[in-house]
Amino acid sequence: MDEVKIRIRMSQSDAHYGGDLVDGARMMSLFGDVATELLIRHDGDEGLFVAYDSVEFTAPVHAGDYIEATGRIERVGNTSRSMSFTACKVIEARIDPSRPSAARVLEEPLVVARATGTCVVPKERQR
Ligand SMILES: C/C=C/C(=O)SCCNC(=O)CCNC(=O)[C@H](O)C(C)(C)COP(=O)(O)OP(=O)(O)OC[C@H]1O[C@@H](n2cnc3c(N)ncnc32)[C@H](O)[C@@H]1OP(=O)(O)O
Repeated sequence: MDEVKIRIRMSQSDAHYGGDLVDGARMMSLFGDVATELLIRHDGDEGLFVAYDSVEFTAPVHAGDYIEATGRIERVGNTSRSMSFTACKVIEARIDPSRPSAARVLEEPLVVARATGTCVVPKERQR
């Protein structure tokens, strides 16, 4: 199946730690939304996330950054669907402390988080 991608700007309300740092849970929330779309496309149902096998946070995310979260189904079981996810920063904010509104488009997307996990769509809900 095709990859699913969502793109979102981290707002000031996403900042949770000092220096407007965004918490890692926000990336997992994006992965949940990607998983939901994958399941709707595959099964016609939103399904449920049962487990993450691995989660890595590989670079900091700040308020004002633009994040692209992608995912794909790697394996289809009876009711389970194993998935992989990547979140990349494509626009970086906070690049100049003397100019808070300065930002730049990154030449290459920067991977900020990766994960693998499993969702379940009970048999009676699969379409
Ligand atoms: C898209 C995002 C959505 C969300 O974030 S939803 C919010 C968070 N998630 C939840 O609230 C879910 C709460 N959990 C549940 O309600 C139940 O828990 C489930 C309905 C998810 C599963 O319950 P049951 O169907 O009774 O589980 P089983 O029959 O033991 O397993 C079903 C399939 O799932 C695989 N599985 C179970 N546990 C794990 C695990 N820890 N890691 C990987 N796979 C797992 C099994 O093997 C099997 O797969 P096979 O049907 O294809 O044979």
